[in-house]
This record gives sequence, C-alpha cells and structure tokens, in this order.
Amino acid sequence: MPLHATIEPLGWESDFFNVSSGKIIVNPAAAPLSGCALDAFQVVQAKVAADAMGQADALAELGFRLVEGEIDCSLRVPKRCGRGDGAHGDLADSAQGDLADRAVEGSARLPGGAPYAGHLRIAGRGDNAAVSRLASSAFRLSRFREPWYREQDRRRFYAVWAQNAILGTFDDLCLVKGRPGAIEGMVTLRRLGADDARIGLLAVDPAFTRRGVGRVLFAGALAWCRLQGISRLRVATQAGNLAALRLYIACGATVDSTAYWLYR
Ligand SMILES: CC(=O)SCCNC(=O)CCNC(=O)[C@H](O)C(C)(C)COP(=O)(O)OP(=O)(O)OC[C@H]1O[C@@H](n2cnc3c(N)ncnc32)[C@H](O)[C@@H]1OP(=O)(O)O
Ligand SMILES: Cc1cn([C@H]2C[C@H](O)[C@@H](COP(=O)(O)OP(=O)(O)O[C@H]3O[C@H](C)[C@H](N)[C@H](O)[C@H]3O)O2)c(=O)[nH]c1=O
Repeated sequence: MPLHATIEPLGWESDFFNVSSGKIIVNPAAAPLSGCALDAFQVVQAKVAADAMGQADALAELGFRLVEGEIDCSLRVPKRCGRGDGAHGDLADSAQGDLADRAVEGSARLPGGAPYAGHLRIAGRGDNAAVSRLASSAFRLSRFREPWYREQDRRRFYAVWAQNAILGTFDDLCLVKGRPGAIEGMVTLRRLGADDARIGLLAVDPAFTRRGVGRVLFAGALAWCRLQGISRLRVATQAGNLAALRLYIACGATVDSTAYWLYR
C-alpha cells in the first residue's frame, strides 16, 4: 500500500548536523510518497505509532530503516501537601509532593531566577562547561546515531541542547544538583502550553548513579511545574533505556504512547 504523506524540511537540524533533513507528515489527502521526493533530502525521518505497522511496512518498501523505539510518558503534577494532609490528594501525591518539596527547598525564589537554596539550583553560565560535559557523554542511546549522524555530532547536539537550556533559548531552564564544577546531575524543562511541560534532558554523572539523584532531579522538575501552575509533566525516552523508564515509572509516570523512528 502506498503511503500518502508530505515531507517537512527540518531547518534547524539540517543546519546543525550539516545534513539536509526532512520529516514525514502522514496525510491521506497528500500524493503517494515517491522515491523522487525522498531523494531531495540526505536523511528523511518518520515517527510511526507502534500500532501503525502498515505505515512502517510502507516506509520499509521505500527503503526506510528502523532507528529506535520511543516511549512517551507523563504524570499529573502532585499538589504540594504535608504529611497527614489528606485534603490535597491521595497517598502517592503526598509522598511525591514531600520529595519534591525537599528537593527544591527555597524554591519560592525560582520565578525571580535566583538560585535554589536546597538540593537543586538553576544552572547559570558558570555551569556551562560541567553541564555540557555531562550532556555530551550521557545520551549514548539516541536516534541521532551512526550511520545517519556522526558520534561527535550527537555529543555536540546534547551539549548544545543543555547550553540552550541554561540560556533559556530552547528548553526554558536547566536545574542542577551539585556545586559549579562538581555537578551530580541535570534536568532541563520546557513549558509546552498552559497546562503541560516536558523534560528535555535528564542525566546523572556516572559517579553518582543509583544513589537517588535521578529521583531528586525528577522531583525538582515536578516542583518547578507546580510553581509554574503546570498540571502535567511529560517525558520521553528510548525504548532501550530501561534505567530511565524504570526511574520515570518509579516516580509515578505512566506510558502515554509508543512509537518507532525510521530513517531513509
Ligand atoms: C528525558 C531524557 O533525558 S531520557 C534519558 C535519560 N538519561 C540517560 O539515559 C542518561 C544516562 N543515564 C543516567 O543519567 C541515569 O542512569 C538515570 C538518569 C537514567 C538514572 O539516574 P540515577 O540517579 O541512577 O537514578 P536513581 O538512583 O534515582 O534511581 C531511581 C530508580 O531508577 C531505576 N534505575 C536507575 N538506574 C537503573 C539501572 N541502571 N538499571 C535499572 N533501573 C535503574 C530504578 O528503578 C531506581 O530505583 P532503585 O534504585 O530503588 O531500584
Ligand atoms: C537543541 C535543539 C534542538 N532542536 C530540535 C532538534 C530536533 O528536531 C528536536 C529534538 O528532537 P527530539 O525528538 O526531542 O530529540 P531526541 O530524540 O534526541 O530526544 C529524546 O531523547 C532525549 C535523550 C531526551 N530524552 C528527549 O526528551 C527525547 O525527546 O529539537 C531545536 O530546534 N533547537 C535546539 O536548540
């Protein structure tokens, strides 16, 4: 069966990776996708819902290859509530809220941009080097991988993502645990709309993994959402990233959707 779709040019990615890139937009009203249209790009990406295998088969016929699976998760942002205060939700809310509050003690100063007094603080320019170092090495599981993208460009991509979060030019901010130069972990966040936000990048320095830092970062992300009046936090990861999936599920997230990335 032919796939009816258009190809949306990806300007930012084409410039950043120096690879002319496009993305498939499935549209039953569009013409059938042709090899000729695909040949105009060095890389064409498609994100296919995991229950739409007909689309994946049609793309395979056109020469697309599987790159990775993606799992999209989300959770409701728990309301702030003290122990024993049943007025603001269930037990899970209460436990999550306590952890979040401890993670961002002093967080009332957040909207002004001042650093946290608690475990987490907003990263500033002085954190640029350490945050970039962590981001460039942490995200080994990525759809920006060989043979389509060079390893050094994948590393640069996540470093720039983190730098842009510090500047607030892509994600809105980057929260870090640890002193400048001695960062234990980082999480970046972006408001998507009135009610929801998304974690961009979340990583823990390998010297500090399995000590609860990931949970603290996630709790800090929830606390930021609460301060912003955001009620839903979204996060995505690679299907093969069991550590991240287990972390998000342990923090209360549930799976919203699953998909495959295919490239040609
Ligand atoms: C939005 C995104 O950025 S998705 C990509 C996520 N980041 C990465 O993959 C970067 C590389 N990995 C990391 O930085 C870390 O391994 C993280 C962030 C995934 C986990 O950070 P940690 O500080 O180790 O997590 P933390 O100690 O808080 O563990 C919480 C839970 O996560 C799960 N978990 C963490 N690491 C692992 C692991 N290696 N294997 C299995 N489960 C794990 C467990 O359920 C754990 O609970 P438990 O210790 O009670 O069993
Ligand atoms: C830094 C930056 C990026 N962009 C653009 C470039 C891409 O088109 C998107 C990001 O795409 P996304 O699908 O989110 O990228 P990843 O597949 O790498 O992300 C997943 O895995 C990550 C490890 C992480 N968990 C993330 O949350 C997941 O979505 O943005 C841009 O336009 N401007 C920029 O500055």
